[in-house]
Amino acid sequence: MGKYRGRATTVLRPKTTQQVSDIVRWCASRDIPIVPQGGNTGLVGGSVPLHDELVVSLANMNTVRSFDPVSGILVADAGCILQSLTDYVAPHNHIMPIDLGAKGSCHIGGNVATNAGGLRLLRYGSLHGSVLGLEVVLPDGTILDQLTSLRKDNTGYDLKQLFIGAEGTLGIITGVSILTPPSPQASNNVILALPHFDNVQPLYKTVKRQLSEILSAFEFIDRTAYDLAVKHGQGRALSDEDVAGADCFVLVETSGGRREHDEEKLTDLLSSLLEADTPLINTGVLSQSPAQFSSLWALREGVTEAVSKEGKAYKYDISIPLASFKHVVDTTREHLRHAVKHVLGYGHVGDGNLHLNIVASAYTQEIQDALEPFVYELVASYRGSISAEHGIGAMKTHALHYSKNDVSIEWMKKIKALFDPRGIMNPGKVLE
Ligand SMILES: O=C(O)CC[C@@H](O)C(=O)O
Ligand SMILES: [Zn+2]
Repeated sequence: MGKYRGRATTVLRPKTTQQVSDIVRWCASRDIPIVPQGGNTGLVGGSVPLHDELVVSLANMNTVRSFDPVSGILVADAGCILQSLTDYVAPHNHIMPIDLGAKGSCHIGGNVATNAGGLRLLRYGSLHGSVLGLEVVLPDGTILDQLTSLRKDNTGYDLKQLFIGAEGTLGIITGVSILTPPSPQASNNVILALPHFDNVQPLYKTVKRQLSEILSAFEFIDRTAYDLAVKHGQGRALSDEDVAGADCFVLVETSGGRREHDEEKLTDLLSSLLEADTPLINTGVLSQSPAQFSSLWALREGVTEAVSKEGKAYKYDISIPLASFKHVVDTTREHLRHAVKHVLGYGHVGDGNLHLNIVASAYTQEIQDALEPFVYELVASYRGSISAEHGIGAMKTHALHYSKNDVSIEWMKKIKALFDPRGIMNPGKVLE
C-alpha cells in the first residue's frame, strides 16, 4: 500500500527455530527491536518496520514437519506459503481450513499471527479453533514448545491462544500445528445479481435454509466493487444485460458430499429465487466448469488488487450487523462526496464483515480527517469491531479504544509487559 516505510537496514532469514532463538536472545541483550515478517501481505502495516528495527523473516523456514492423513493434522514451519500447504495436503484429500486472496505468498505463521479470516471462516471457523499447537520464540529468546496435536487438552490456561492474533508483539511463531478438514467431494458456486442491498439479508436467510450444511461461503460485492473487479480482472462473470439494474452481487459457494445432489440443490435454489412473486434477485449464473468456478472466485478475490490499480486506498475492515452494511457505505460516500474517486463495500456477509474501501488519487490529511473518527464512531455506535480480520498493525493502534474498553486495553498492556518487558517485539504494533 506504500503507507509505511521504516529505516531498517538488516533482514535476517533464519532456517531453524534455534537460530530464531539465538537472534532474539542477542537482540534482547542489546535492546534491539525486532519486526517478525511473514509473506508481507498484511493490510495494516503489521510486518513493516517503522524505525530501524531488525527484520526477522521466516521465509527460509518453509518445511512441512509432519502430516497425519488419518487425523488431518499438519505440522509446518511458520514460513510455509499457504498455497504450498494446500497443495501438500490435497493428494491426501484434505484442504487448509483457511483460504484468502493472498494465498500465493502469505505464510501460515503470518496467518496465525494475524488471525487472518478469509473466505472459509463461515464453514471452518477461525484459527482460534483450527490451530492445535504452536512453537513460539518468546521476546527473551526462550523457545515455548506448545506444538502438540491434541484435539482435547484442558490443562489450564491455553497459552497458544494469546499468540493467535497478537501480530508478533508477544513472540515469533516458528511452527504451527493445524487441523485440516477433509476436501469436500464437490464444490460449486453461483453469482447472484440483486436489485437492492435490502435483499441481501432475506437472501442470506433463504440460502441458509435451502442449502443448509452444504453452504460454504456467502460473499458480497457492491456494484462499484464489481465494476472495478471486472475492469481490472480477467473477464466478466455476467452479461451487460444481467448487470444492468444490479445494485450488488452475492457469491454463494457450496461444498458438499455429492456433486449431482449439490447441483440440484443450487439449481432448485436459483429457480425458487427467480420464480418468487417478488424475486430477491434479478438473475444468477451457476458456474458450469472448474474454470468458471475459479473465475467467479477470481472476481471476488480480485477486488483488492483492482482497488490498488485505481489509486490509494483507505481501508476499513469492520464487523457490524449485516443490516447496517449499506448504511455505512452510503453515509461514508455522502460524507466524502467530492473528495474521492470511489467508495466501495464488499466482504464476508456470512461473518458480518464488511470491507469498506475509499479510493482517492493520493493519501491526504484532508481525506483522513474526513474519514476518522467518522467511520470508527459509526462502527462503535453498533458496538462493532474496527478490525474484523486484518488486525491492528501500525494503522489502527490509535483507534483500538473504539472496540476495546479501558479495562481490556489495560490488561492487554499488562500481558504485553509480562511477555516483553523491554518492548523489543514488533514495537508500535497493536498497542501504541
Ligand atoms: O483489501 C481489502 O480491504 C480486503 C482484503 C481481503 O480481506 C478480502 O476479503 O478481499
Ligand atoms: Zn476479507
